[in-house]
Amino acid sequence: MMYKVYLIGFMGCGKSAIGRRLSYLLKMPYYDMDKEIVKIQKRTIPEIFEQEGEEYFRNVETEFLQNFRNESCIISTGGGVAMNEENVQIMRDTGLVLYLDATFHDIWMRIKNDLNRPIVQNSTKGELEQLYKHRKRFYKKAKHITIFTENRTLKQITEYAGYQVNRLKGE
Ligand SMILES: Nc1ncnc2c1ncn2[C@@H]1O[C@H](COP(=O)(O)OP(=O)(O)OP(=O)(O)O)[C@@H](O)[C@H]1O
Ligand SMILES: O=C(O)C1=C[C@@H](O)[C@@H](O)[C@H](O)C1
Ligand SMILES: [Mg+2]
Repeated sequence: MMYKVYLIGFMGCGKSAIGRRLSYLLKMPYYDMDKEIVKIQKRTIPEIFEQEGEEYFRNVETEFLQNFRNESCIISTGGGVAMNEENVQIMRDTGLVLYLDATFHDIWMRIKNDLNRPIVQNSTKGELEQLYKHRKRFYKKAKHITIFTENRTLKQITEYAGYQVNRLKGE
């Protein structure tokens, strides 16, 4: 049976870091949506935002989810993917949605100096915290399972995610 595992959550919550490790643990292929989109578009995410605007990028994300290969795999999504109802529908119809819940404090420490996230580049800390609060309810609504990450190592989070995938697959 085809079964995808989607990791959702705010920028810096650990989707890519956990996705990679979970792939190794479960021996399933792994794809990072942001990286796949960069490959397809042949330009970086800041370039796509700059040259085409955010709305264009959001459409590319939805097309990616609609068309991505039909195989069991782990996908770390972009931080904005769960804001769109159609995206959520596709994810829930084709697999298991895991929300990595991190505190804004942890997130800020991880993302504040990252040049590859246009939304961070173009916002103040206060604006990002507002966005974090706004998005939280969308992640909660989209997810099957919430994984709390505060004070947990990447290894602990990966093992818990693996346990949930094994428990829920085939349901
Ligand atoms: N629980 C954790 N403990 C220690 N480091 C962590 C933890 N979670 C994430 N990190 C680190 O924080 C950084 C950001 O994580 P990551 O790139 O996986 O976030 P992301 O959710 O993929 O963000 P984006 O949506 O912007 O792609 C990475 O260097 C990662 O190793
Ligand atoms: O939270 C967001 O809206 C984004 C998160 C990143 O993963 C990228 O998809 C992009 O920088 C937008
Ligand atoms: Mg990522």
